[in-house]
Amino acid sequence: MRRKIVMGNWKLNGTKESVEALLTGILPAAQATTTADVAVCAPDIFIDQVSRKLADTPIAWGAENNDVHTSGAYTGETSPTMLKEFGCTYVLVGHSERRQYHGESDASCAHKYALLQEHGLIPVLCIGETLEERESDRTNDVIRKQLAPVLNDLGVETLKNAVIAYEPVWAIGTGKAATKEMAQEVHAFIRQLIAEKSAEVAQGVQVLYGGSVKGANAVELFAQEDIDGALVGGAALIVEEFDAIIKAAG
Ligand SMILES: O=C[C@H](O)COP(=O)(O)O
Repeated sequence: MRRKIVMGNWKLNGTKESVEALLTGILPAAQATTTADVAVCAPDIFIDQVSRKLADTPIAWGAENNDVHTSGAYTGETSPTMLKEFGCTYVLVGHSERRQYHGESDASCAHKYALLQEHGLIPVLCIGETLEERESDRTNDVIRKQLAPVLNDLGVETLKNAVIAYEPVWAIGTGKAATKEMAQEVHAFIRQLIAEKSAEVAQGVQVLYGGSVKGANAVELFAQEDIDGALVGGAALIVEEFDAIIKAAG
């Protein structure tokens, strides 16, 4: 039985005041759940605040990105070792916004993924097709290609210390979530690809769904056999919504 994960991705949002209010607001639900892990991925500028606020709470925190170097002349970057020092658990890798606006490739994502694991952090590998790719029936090809560097080069065993987030690009921030059937179909395909290498790893890996998850659709998404939680954007910024999503996870 895989535990669910409800993970927020704040993206480029927040103020010191809103971070304080949000974390205070979601804490009771995070403390109450026995079947889900709760986490928030924050912009780097809030990491010190978040790590202090969440110390001795069941809420884990993550970063939204990391550099591929651990130190050096790389202005503006944050390294896995810095994140680790502050108590980071998860780091998003290859979110579609990073792929779109920062030119991240499947290969560079795999590089980051490997480096994070080397430093004891858990990569959350984000994959998913665009609308054009779905409409031209290429969803499975895209998923296979995005997973290939991890499955074929780094090795299936690395997925024992990683999380996958399936986020169809067309569902992100649009209010049009994938239906539970559409999401389940892709999640099952992801698990099947992994099972071709290792049935044991495929059974254990947590695959989150992301894309317009809200309190109102979380229950039906979480009821699907291969959906192990959610990576939540907009609704993760609203206490009532994120609270409802945590409760939907059990
Ligand atoms: O990482 C989160 C996703 O991009 C989903 O964002 P959204 O919930 O605002 O659609």
